[in-house]
Order: sequence, then C-alpha cells, then structure tokens
Amino acid sequence: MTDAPAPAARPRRLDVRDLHAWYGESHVVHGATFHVDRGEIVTLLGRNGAGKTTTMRALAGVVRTRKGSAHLDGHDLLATPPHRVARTGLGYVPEERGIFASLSVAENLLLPPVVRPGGVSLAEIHALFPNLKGRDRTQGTRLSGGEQQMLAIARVLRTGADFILLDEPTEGLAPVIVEEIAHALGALKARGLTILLVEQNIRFALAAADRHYVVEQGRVVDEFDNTTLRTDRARIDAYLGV
Ligand SMILES: Nc1ncnc2c1ncn2[C@@H]1O[C@H](COP(=O)(O)OP(=O)(O)OP(=O)(O)O)[C@@H](O)[C@H]1O
Repeated sequence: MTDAPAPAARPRRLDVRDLHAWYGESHVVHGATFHVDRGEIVTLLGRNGAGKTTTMRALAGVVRTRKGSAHLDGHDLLATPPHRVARTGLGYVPEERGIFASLSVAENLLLPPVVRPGGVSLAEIHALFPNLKGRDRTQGTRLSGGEQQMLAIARVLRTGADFILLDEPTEGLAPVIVEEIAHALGALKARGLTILLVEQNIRFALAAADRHYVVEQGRVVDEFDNTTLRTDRARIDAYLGV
C-alpha cells in the first residue's frame, strides 16, 4: 500500500521573524513572528495597544525604525524604501482610511499610481462594491463610513497590489455593511489575493479569515484556526479581556 501524497503546501508569501519596531524611544513591537501563505486571509487579534497596527505600519514602511526580518515573496521589506514597497505587491489600507475630503470618489480612486499589472478594473470594483457604483462625482467625505472603507480598499486594489494589509476595516460600521465587506474579502480571496487583517470583531474574523494570530505586547503569543476560535471562546476571550 502506498501512502497518499501529502497535500501541496501553499507557497509562503509573507514571512515575518523576530520583528521589532519603535516610535522614537518607545519599543512597541517586541519580536513578532508569523507568516501568511498565498491566498490566505489571516488576522492579528489582540487588545487595544497590543501593537497590531504598529506591526502593519512596520511592514508597510510607515514606521521606519525596525529590526528583525520581513519578506514578501522573497523581497526584503525592511530594506525596501517606502516609495518602492508598493512594487512588491503590498497594499496598505490604514485604519483611518485616508479618503481625501476635497476629492471626488473617482479622484480618490485614481490617486495612487498603478504599480503592477493585474490591478482590479473599475468594472470589477463596482461588482465588488456596488455602493460605489454611480458615485464617481460624489465628494469623498459625503460617503458613509462603510462606503469610505470600500473606497479605501478599492483604491489599493486598483494599483495592482495583491497582498493587502487591512487595519480594522469594520470599525464603527453597521452589521449589514460588515457583512458586505466580509463578502468582498471572500471574492478577493477567490481571485487569489492574500490578506492580513487587524480585527477586534471576532464574528467578522471568523466569517472572513482562515487563521488568526493573537498579539500581546508586540509579540505573537498564540494561533487559532477557525474551529478552535469558534469552539474555545474562553481561550480567546482571556486574551482579549472580554
Ligand atoms: N505614533 C505613535 N507614537 C508613539 N506611540 C504610539 C504611536 N502609535 C501608537 N503608539 C503606542 O504603541 C502601542 C501599540 O499601539 P498600536 O496602535 O500598534 O496597537 P494596536 O494593537 O493596533 O491597538 P489599537 O487597536 O488600539 O490600534 C500603544 O502603546 C500605543 O500607545
């Protein structure tokens, strides 16, 4: 009898080892180690102030005082100047979304340059986020919070980014909009994109993601798959202090 072949491992996209990051003298990320494979959606969960956003900002090159290693598809992110990071395929959607008040939806969308082939077309963006359809001339800040979040994601998708860092996309949004965003992330995953998500909303994390890391004091201290996250609420609640 021959053994069944082992399932093919997915190629690793993001490999972060012993990452440290500082704001001035303040040492915030203390040796985070984690990875994200091709086509996965992975969350960083943890209490406020645990260092999740700073980890993302360090990967995106917004926080520049860093040590350790972080590679995306073999590109050394810590050695990449900020204006070159987008060319590695990494797109960053910050928590504050960054929608310009004085610009229309279309102007916001077309603002960042396309840096790689394979960007999501306007037709695909409208299929993913129907709320944005027909709103080209609407002032950015006349959109609802959910629509601004959709616009912020769409803007990064247009550039050709295929590894998306998404910081708390559901914060402050109504449940129906949260569902729409979960649905859109599912469609992006089906399209082959890879996503690292900072989240506080466990229901959304379960609906949208494949795996979950817990961050405490700037370190990854545990990892959950969806089954464990669903069934062992006490374990995750202890980390989150709920
Ligand atoms: N620009 C900054 N300058 C100095 N310290 C900062 C700055 N931004 C965040 N910090 C501090 O770094 C620590 C980690 O913050 P971070 O935003 O990464 O946490 P988080 O896990 O994303 O939590 P939250 O959900 O509250 O954003 C906190 O103690 C925070 O006060």
